[in-house]
Amino acid sequence: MKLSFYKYQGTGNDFVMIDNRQQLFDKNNTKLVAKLCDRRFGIGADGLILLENHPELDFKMVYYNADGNESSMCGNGGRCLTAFANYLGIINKKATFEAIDGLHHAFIENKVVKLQMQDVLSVEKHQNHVFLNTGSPHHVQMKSQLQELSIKEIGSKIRYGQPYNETGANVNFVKKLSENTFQVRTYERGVEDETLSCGTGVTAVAIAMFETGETKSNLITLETEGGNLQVTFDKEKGIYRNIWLIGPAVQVFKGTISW
Ligand SMILES: N[C@@H](CCC[C@H](N)C(=O)O)C(=O)O
Repeated sequence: MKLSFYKYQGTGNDFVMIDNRQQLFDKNNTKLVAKLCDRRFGIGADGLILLENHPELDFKMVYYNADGNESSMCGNGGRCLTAFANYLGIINKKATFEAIDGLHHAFIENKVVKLQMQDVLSVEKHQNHVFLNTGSPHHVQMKSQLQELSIKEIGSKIRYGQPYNETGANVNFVKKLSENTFQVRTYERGVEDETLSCGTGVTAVAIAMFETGETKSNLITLETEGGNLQVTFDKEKGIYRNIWLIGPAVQVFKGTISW
């Protein structure tokens, strides 16, 4: 069997993109998705995304982690999918699409994609960390030094530990650089390793930093290993609304693969 694919990256969080408007992709083939994402035996990516038709909206997003399982929302993936839809001529500068967590609006200009995220209704503040769901579940923890941390080792202990267990959470380690700039390194569930950037992760970090008083700004720059992202939001009556994730989304290459 032969498959045409495109490879995209958003601040180093990379994805195999497949145009599945004809419904030809075998969506229940976990092994195939994992193989396509494998960096030695496949194309190599943190996740795989199907672009599908939607009866009312511009398109539908179906997201799989690199382990082959369909998962919750991927912020960088949503931004890259918007760039892919623009490349395919499905949208011009703006899009409205459906993902697993609901409807998203997006804008694209000069390879920069601005993606609206779901409202965040609750933020759990614990002694040493914050937990919140920005479309995917995120544990956020401050660290004074990030560079020398073994993110895979300490991230996996938290991800598989109490209270997350097998279901898991993504784990973000954060260092404050200035009033409105934070450095972030993320361990991603479903990749089971550090990724260079995580969109729902930096969104969670921005909100957690505001909620805990680390910043008073609602326009926050997040420095990831793969580049910078920005998050803006409004807080009204305890609810975070109008949340936007902003950053580059780039096509890297395209090809065909046989299996
Ligand atoms: N890289 C993503 C997050 C993808 C989902 C995550 N691995 C999970 O299963 O929770 C992003 O950019 O948000």
